[in-house]
Amino acid sequence: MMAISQEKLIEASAQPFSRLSDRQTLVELQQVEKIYPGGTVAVQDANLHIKEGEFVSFVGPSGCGKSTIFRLIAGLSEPSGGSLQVMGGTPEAARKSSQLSFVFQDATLMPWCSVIDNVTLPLQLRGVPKKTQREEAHRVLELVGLQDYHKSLPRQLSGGMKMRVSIARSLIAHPGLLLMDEPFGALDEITRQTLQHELLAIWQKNPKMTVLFVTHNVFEAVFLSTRIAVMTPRPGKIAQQIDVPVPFPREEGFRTTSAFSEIVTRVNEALKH
Ligand SMILES: Nc1ncnc2c1ncn2[C@@H]1O[C@H](COP(=O)(O)OP(=O)(O)OP(=O)(O)O)[C@@H](O)[C@H]1O
Repeated sequence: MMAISQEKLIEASAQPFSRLSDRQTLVELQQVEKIYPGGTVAVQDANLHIKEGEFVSFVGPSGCGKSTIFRLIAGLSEPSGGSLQVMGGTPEAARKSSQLSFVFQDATLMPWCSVIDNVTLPLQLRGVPKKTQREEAHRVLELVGLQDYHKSLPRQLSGGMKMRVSIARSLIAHPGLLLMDEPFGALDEITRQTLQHELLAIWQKNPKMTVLFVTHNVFEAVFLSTRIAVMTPRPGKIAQQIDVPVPFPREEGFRTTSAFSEIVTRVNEALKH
């Protein structure tokens, strides 16, 4: 594997953000708080401004409120305090307009349906004509390299392939905001790294698409993100936000550079607070 030279990193260090300059704020959280019935303060005083086109990862120990923040941004749960705006309106409005989609750790496919029927589900629910459904399905299946598997059933696929189907389904309605909650957590390391590259390639092809990504894995967060929100528990807080000013495309060699280890160390330090 070839390492990216330090000079190349320094020279290009402003590039990931050229994609982001002059972009509108897509997600805005101001002093957001979530207290569950029973009194658990899952999220406290969360402030976050995410621009169109960013790739922001959320890292933190179990129970620090990562999924809760995602549920709030997706309009699946109401905040107890503070304000949230997604795409200029309420999170619920963004979800209902299909501009926002979700990928979970479990691929959540319908086992009795073929790959293509699983992928077209969001369009079936919206009554999109069948011909358009099929065209869009072939587009997204090609993006994830599964064009030859459209007739397969989920049980005929590996874990990595199921996750690709889930990603294809999330992309079919051209979402502006993709929320991914530990999507690669159940996969082996090699498959995980392959999917990281594939996800970055898809994101780079869609300069306006914003990805929010939950992971326990600091290495994964540094490899993928333009910015990392480090969360700490009891109560759940966004303790620090750390930029990853390294250009895209990020090659495999990025993982072995000193820039990579320095950012990993910064994130690990922030997690201790
Ligand atoms: N529906 C709920 N009702 C009551 N408490 C909840 C509910 N959902 C989450 N919690 C609590 O809120 C806190 C934050 O949970 P959350 O699932 O957001 O954390 P997380 O960082 O995503 O954890 P993990 O990494 O394990 O998925 C935890 O203490 C959890 O027990």
